[in-house]
Amino acid sequence: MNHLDQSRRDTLKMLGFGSSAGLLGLFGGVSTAEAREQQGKPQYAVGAPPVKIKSVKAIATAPQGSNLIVVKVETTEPGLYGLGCATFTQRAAAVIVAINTYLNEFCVGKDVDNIEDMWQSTYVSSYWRNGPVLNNALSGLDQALWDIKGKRAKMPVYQLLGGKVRFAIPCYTHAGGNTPEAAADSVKKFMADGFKYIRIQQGGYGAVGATADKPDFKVANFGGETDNYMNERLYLKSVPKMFEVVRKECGDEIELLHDIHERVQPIDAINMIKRVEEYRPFFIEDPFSPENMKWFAQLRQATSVPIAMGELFNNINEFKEPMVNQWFDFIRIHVSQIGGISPAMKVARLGEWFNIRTAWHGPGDVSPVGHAAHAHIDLAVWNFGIQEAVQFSEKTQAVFSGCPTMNKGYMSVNEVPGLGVDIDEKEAAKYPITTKSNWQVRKMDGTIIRP
Ligand SMILES: O=C(O)[C@@H](O)[C@H](O)[C@H](O)CO
Ligand SMILES: [Mg+2]
Repeated sequence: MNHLDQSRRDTLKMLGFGSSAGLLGLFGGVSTAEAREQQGKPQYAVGAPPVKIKSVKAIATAPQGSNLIVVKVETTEPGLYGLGCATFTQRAAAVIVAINTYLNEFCVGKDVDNIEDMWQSTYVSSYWRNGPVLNNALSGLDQALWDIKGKRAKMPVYQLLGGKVRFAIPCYTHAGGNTPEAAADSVKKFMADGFKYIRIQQGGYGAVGATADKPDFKVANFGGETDNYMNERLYLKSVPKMFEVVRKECGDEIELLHDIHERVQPIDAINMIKRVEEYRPFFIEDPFSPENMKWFAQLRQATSVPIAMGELFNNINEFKEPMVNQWFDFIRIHVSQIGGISPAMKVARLGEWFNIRTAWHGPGDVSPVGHAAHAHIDLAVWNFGIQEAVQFSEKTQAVFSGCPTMNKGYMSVNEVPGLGVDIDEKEAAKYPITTKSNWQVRKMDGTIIRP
């Protein structure tokens, strides 16, 4: 080795390239057999030894009635694990198989660090993809890897997403009753708790409960014993009336929301939304089922009532066209349904360009881990709109420690590293899930509605 080679070697060392003969070869230095062998091989920086995934498993529990599924990812570092929400309440047992059988085998031995790569590779690993079962399983993994990354970085996940853009998260809660007056009373109670945004439903979805009618199909013994039903004509009349009474009784300060739950004909939904315009709803949710997206063009011409949409979408690609066309104002996504925090961040950022705000789906069929995931995103994205939230029962809090908390309508997360929620597996086992969760709805004559 001559003098020039030595000084080149020293320079490379200084630059942190070690004394690789291969690198020297690439820089035109010594041409040894070893260097030739290494030429053409990618060079990479070697950091700390990777932490690997040891196991991926599902934990199922129903402390508040709804089936909840959480993924626990254990690692090769003793005591280090992550949790993620994988709740598809209606078909929970199928998600458990996807997690314990396929996801576990796919993930064991892989690096916990590369969340995006794990998301992309898991997403296509079954070749056929995009269904709610696999997406929920994938979400459990994705959220758990964010939880692990936060724990390793010793930071709450919102810090890893860019840090706070607000101090806490304004939430809406669910109010309602079988009459407009009962709905107004329920709103007043939540206003007294400090809520500034309240969703109102009369008799639940489709005003069922607001009528004593027994549907004709049941009298005729058509369909199943437990089939849900609604009277569309009654529903379409009841909503404007409910808004009128609640506005009159609760004043103009409170923001009111309503979920149509995709239950009526698109043209009827448009006419009903026009009728509630004068009561200034904060948003009307799911006017159409995802099969009826083209009706948005007509809806947007007919009314300027803000619209929230999307809880039945499975795939982030379904949001692209409606968002670039500004067909709705709020993104309703069941975060586990589309595959976790990573894809939810992409949709949220897309919304920033089009002034479309977030409103993650947060009812009782999301685990506290999932609610925490919403909260971390909500703290970090500029185009946050509103967060749907529930009260966690004492039983739920005994299963899940560190649940997000609510104060005067604002949700907060604790400031521990990761997502901040833990699970007591023994406590979770006290509340087994069920496989009876069927949501089909019929008209009075028995016709299936596509809710
Ligand atoms: O927006 C809502 O909170 C509802 O559409 C619920 O998501 C649905 O009943 C399933 O939990
Ligand atoms: Mg909804």
